[in-house]
Amino acid sequence: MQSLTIRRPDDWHVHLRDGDMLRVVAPFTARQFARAIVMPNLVPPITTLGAAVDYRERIWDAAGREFTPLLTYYLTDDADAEVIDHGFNDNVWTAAKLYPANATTNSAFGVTDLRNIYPALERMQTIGMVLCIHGEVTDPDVDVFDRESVFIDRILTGLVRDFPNLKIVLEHITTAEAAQFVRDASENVAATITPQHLHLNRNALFHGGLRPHAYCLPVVKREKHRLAVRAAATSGSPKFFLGTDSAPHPRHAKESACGCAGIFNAPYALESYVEVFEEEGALDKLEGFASEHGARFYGLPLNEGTVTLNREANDVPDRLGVGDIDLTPFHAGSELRWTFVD
Ligand SMILES: NC(=O)N[C@@H](CC(=O)O)C(=O)O
Ligand SMILES: [Zn+2]
Ligand SMILES: [Zn+2]
Repeated sequence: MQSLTIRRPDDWHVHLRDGDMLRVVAPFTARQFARAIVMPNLVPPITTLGAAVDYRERIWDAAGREFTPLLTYYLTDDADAEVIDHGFNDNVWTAAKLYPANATTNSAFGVTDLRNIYPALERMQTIGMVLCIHGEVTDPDVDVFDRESVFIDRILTGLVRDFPNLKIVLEHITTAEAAQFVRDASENVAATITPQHLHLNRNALFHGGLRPHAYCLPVVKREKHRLAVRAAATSGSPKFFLGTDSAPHPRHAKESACGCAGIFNAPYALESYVEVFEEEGALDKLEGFASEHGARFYGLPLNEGTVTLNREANDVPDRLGVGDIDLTPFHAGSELRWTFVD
């Protein structure tokens, strides 16, 4: 196949940041995706209607009005069911995001005990609003490579039992256990999958030396997990869909004694996914994963229009950025087999 045309896709998990960074990164997402679920882990986090409406304006200024940002409410211990309900009804936010406190970048205001947000979750279940979860425990006694599977055992299993009708997206899954859990759960439970967790196993973190640009959370896992996540993504199951988790950090913050977690994959996101689907002999499954399953799960219409990828070599630069914003994209310095055309 020399060319692949699919329905215009959406990104169900992205970090667009704010300020100068937003202006640099948002156009990359808007170029490939019609809509995106935009994560609320700004400083301070998005927890009010006013902050969300203002942020949406700044995204439109950066990305253009053709692009549809779907905002998320940041759940804290003080999460307010009335505010959540109000913002959902007014189409200010589409989902709420659960960060266990201190699990990842800008999650210090996250939830310390799930019981604190049970009233909020009750309301979300009633109104049909999606809960997006960063699924890792933060217990320092748990090995960093086990934090997702332990989260499933200790937290998610009980949550799904207590809220059987709540729509839940387990974000950026990285393990065989997560893929299995989502497959076996009710139709109310789905997962997003990033390009990096399809391409990398944990050897990539140490390939010839320490590789900060391969570091994200949840951290990449053993090869057997990568293969399980690949199988889930390319299976055609409507429970698995595209969420890049593109998470830009300035180069100096990545290449540091204490480097930030996050991979900036937005500029070559579709090129990165299509390569995986081709390798798995599943090019026919890409459209469902990228453009249909997520919209159906969220109860939103499918996009009109298409995008095309050509099977032409595509050199990824070492650096991207404008002015002071210096970024290293995923696949930096390597050649991808496909090129996004429009
Ligand atoms: N994925 C990451 O490694 N980082 C994300 C946060 C997140 O999605 O956990 C970020 O905001 O930088
Ligand atoms: Zn996360
Ligand atoms: Zn993320």
